[in-house]
Amino acid sequence: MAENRSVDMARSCADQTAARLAAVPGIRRAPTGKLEQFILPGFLDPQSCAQLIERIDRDVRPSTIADPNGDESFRTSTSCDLDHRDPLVRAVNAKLHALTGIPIEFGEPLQGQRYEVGQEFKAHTDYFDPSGADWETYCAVPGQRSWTLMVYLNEPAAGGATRFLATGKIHQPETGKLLAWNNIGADGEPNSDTLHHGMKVRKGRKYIITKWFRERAWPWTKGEISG
Ligand SMILES: O=C(O)CCC(=O)C(=O)O
Ligand SMILES: [Fe+2]
Repeated sequence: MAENRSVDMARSCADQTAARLAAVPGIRRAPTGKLEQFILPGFLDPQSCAQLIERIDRDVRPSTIADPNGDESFRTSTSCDLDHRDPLVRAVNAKLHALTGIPIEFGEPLQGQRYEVGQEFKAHTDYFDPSGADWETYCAVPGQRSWTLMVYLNEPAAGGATRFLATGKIHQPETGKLLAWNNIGADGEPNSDTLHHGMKVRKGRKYIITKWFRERAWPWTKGEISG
């Protein structure tokens, strides 16, 4: 069936992503067996970062979460659905896809996130809970999330690091630096060791872009997103 072929293709691309990333000049692999994770300083140039920040400032809305847990302060940032008709957004999106080797149809549209002083995204995983109430809404068609790529667009004056609880590793925001990890473990199941915390900004503002990949094609913006 065409759908099964699509799942197989997305899976095999996502499986090959670690090997592909490992070969990128200047990339560092996190020294852990708990998750596949890579850090690439200078993935985006400062000018592109500044231009993305302008786009985000123009168009933010309160951030949301799937399967709300009753904690109103769980994710206090704002988010921006970047416009995929914008040549800069298209170019950055294409660059992220090219880095992973995952075809354009398996990507969610690129988002921006902004954190003011005191705002954070408490410890969470990016994959969806298959038994959660929101699975049907977010995953019935595009399937589970595989890789997460995020890029820090600036350096807040204090705070705003990303902490991975299973490894204890704290990633500091650095303009243009990319952080990538596989939400799926070697057994093909969601990897709970990807639990991470976007820590409170203490001074200044923090901006990032986030890119999530799926195991099936993203259906809601068909034809709009292209390389
Ligand atoms: O802001 C961060 O450092 C992490 C963001 C994050 O985990 C997310 O948007 O899913
Ligand atoms: Fe996250």
